[in-house]
Amino acid sequence: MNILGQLWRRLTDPLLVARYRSQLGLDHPHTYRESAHCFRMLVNYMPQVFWVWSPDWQRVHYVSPAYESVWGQSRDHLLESPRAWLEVLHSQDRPAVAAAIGQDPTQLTEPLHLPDFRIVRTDGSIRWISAWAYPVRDRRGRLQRITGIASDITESRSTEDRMRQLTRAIEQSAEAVLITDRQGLIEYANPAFEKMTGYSQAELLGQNPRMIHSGSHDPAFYQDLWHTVLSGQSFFATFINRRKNGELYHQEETISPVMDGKGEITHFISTSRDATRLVETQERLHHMAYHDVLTGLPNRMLFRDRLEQAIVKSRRSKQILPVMFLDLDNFKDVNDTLGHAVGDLALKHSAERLGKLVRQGDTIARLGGDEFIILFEGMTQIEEVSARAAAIVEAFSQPFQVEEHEVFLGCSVGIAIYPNDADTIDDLFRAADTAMYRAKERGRSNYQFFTAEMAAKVMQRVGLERALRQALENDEFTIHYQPRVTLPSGLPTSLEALLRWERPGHEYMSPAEFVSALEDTGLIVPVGKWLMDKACAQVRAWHDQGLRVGVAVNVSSRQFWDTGLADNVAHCLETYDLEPRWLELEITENLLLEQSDRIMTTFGALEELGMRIAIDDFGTGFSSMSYLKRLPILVLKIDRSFVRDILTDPEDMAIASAIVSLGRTLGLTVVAEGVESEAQLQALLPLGCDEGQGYYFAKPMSAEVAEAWLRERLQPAESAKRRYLI
Ligand SMILES: Nc1nc2c(ncn2[C@@H]2O[C@H](COP(=O)(O)O[C@H]3[C@@H](O)[C@H](n4cnc5c(=O)[nH]c(N)nc54)O[C@@H]3COP(=O)(O)O)[C@@H](O)[C@H]2O)c(=O)[nH]1
Repeated sequence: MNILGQLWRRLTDPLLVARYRSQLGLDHPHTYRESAHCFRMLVNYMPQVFWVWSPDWQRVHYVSPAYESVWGQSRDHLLESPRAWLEVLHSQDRPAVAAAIGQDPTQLTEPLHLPDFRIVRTDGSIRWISAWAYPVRDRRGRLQRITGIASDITESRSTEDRMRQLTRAIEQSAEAVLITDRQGLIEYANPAFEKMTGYSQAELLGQNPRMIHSGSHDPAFYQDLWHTVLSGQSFFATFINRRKNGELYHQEETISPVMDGKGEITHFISTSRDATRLVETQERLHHMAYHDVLTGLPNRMLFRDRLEQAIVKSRRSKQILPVMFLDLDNFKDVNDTLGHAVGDLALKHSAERLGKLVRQGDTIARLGGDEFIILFEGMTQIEEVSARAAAIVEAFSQPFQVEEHEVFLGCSVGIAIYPNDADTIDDLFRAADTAMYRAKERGRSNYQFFTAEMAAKVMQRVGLERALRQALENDEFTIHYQPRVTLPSGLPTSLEALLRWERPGHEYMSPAEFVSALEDTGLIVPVGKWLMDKACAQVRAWHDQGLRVGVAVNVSSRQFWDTGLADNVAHCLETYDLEPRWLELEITENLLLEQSDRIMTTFGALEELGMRIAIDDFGTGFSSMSYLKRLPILVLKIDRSFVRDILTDPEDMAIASAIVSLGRTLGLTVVAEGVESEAQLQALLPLGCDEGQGYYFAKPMSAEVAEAWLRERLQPAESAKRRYLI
């Protein structure tokens, strides 16, 4: 019963009233008048509705003014229609209220609390009401009146509702919630917190969250936490805590202070979640990003990081910093002969052997393929470096036992020293790489230091790369075209587009020399794009003049890695309105060794376009032949090294013959490259070679010269018609 209820009960209990009246002298007419006045004032001004009913609820003797503001109806209306208060009850609440007031009122001994109900006021607003009814009896205990008090509890009820919702939300939240008092003692923990830590509410309440600390964080960490929250801010961190079962876990947590109305901190609330799996995934991803999957060694990225830090240290300590580039000598053979699985194991064994040859603190990384790089820190003498390199070369000259195979790998080592040979990361890489190539040239299985003479070569290379970068902008590239002819008719079918660089002030440089620089720098991608566009434009111009020939362009592996290659091909075909059969892409067999997903995706896209792909220099690569069935390859070009000695070397003749048979069997066009003489041609014809290319037919020519050459053969004057046929 609320306070007003108690008060009213006292005021209306006849025995009590009689006692108080006599004790207080209220029976005195003046005193009584005064107290009645006070009482009227009280009920007039109190926000609760006060009313007096006949015992059968049929008449309203009195209702206080608050009725009008709470019910939104006039008091007169209620006095005239005593059920008016009931008629506006919410339909869902009416039955319960009707049942409560429907009880026999004479039996009421205790105040009656009606079930809380809603009223719908004429303006449509809804209010929640809490109401009490009190029986008023005379001295003999007969029921005289029913008085009542009704309070508008809409506000408190919605606050309560909100509180209930909030409590439910926190209880059901997937986030762990913990509330402590200002001293840090736990006052509340939700089920998610119990689940995360393994402790029950009962075990947690009154304890300090220290009970889940694991000792993984130093005191400064907690000092920072307290400093932050006591200054009124939230503290966010990933804690390493310990569950009840002793297991460590990562808890991503935000701790915030809770303040009272005066801004005083009364509590702390922590919301958190178990981030163990997330942290593990992040750590795995981080490891993957910085390590080689096969060997577990650091990769190029991590090595560069370490080298960068080592350079900074070395600058201060004035110590030398040797970088050793190591390439396995026979890895390719192992891969080709014993297969990739054995090759992979051989790489793992190599990494392990290297690990035993360096000191703790040195960094070994795998750069890819069979290339490793080592950073030695804290060395002061060049002799130490030589000794280390000699030990590595010696160790790799010993065989590896890979499964049942005894594998001889050997290695060539190039060494560059910071700051003597180079002072930037890229230059150190380049210098060590150059020295390693010198070791290869010197017969493999040895080590070489970077030298001034090598430096000059590097400078030359750097100069070449710089010039190539400008060549495209300066329009210094041109294209020469070398025809391919049908055998034995000699009619041209297509022309190979060959890149030429007219470098001002320099002698002619073969693409064999500068294409590798274009590939290394990635410039081959824009240059290749330019060449394909020009070559297709040229073929379109020739077609428009009735010269129906195709064009073949060389595409290096770097271009295949570029995801834009197929789009570029499609764009050229569309722009110049060419069917795919007029454009052929020449690739080398070695590209097929790189069976990466990206390269295979490019093949797929080209196949969809209906592209013709030719294998250039066929017979010199080491790839498996199975790709001939799987990939859209339509042409095999016999490498010119087999054609060169076809007349004198029976093995070359046998290889050329075998390639032609293979092509025949698979329905491919076979082209003999490098045909220089009538005799070579006569040796090739009986093999059934489909086409030929070489100086014997024509050297590479400028577009204008090639055009005249084509016209003579494809649109000859009647008299000259058979002259060019073989
Ligand atoms: N990725 C790209 N590579 C290209 C591009 N343009 C050329 N190249 C490659 O450069 C290498 C050298 O090319 P080049 O100096 O143009 O030599 C070509 C012919 O001139 C030469 N050839 C042709 N017939 C004969 C012959 O009878 N005798 C003889 N000694 N040489 C001859 O062969 C080269 C064409 O060879 P291939 O490509 O293997 O069919 C060369 O590897 C080019 O591929 C380019 O744009 N991109």
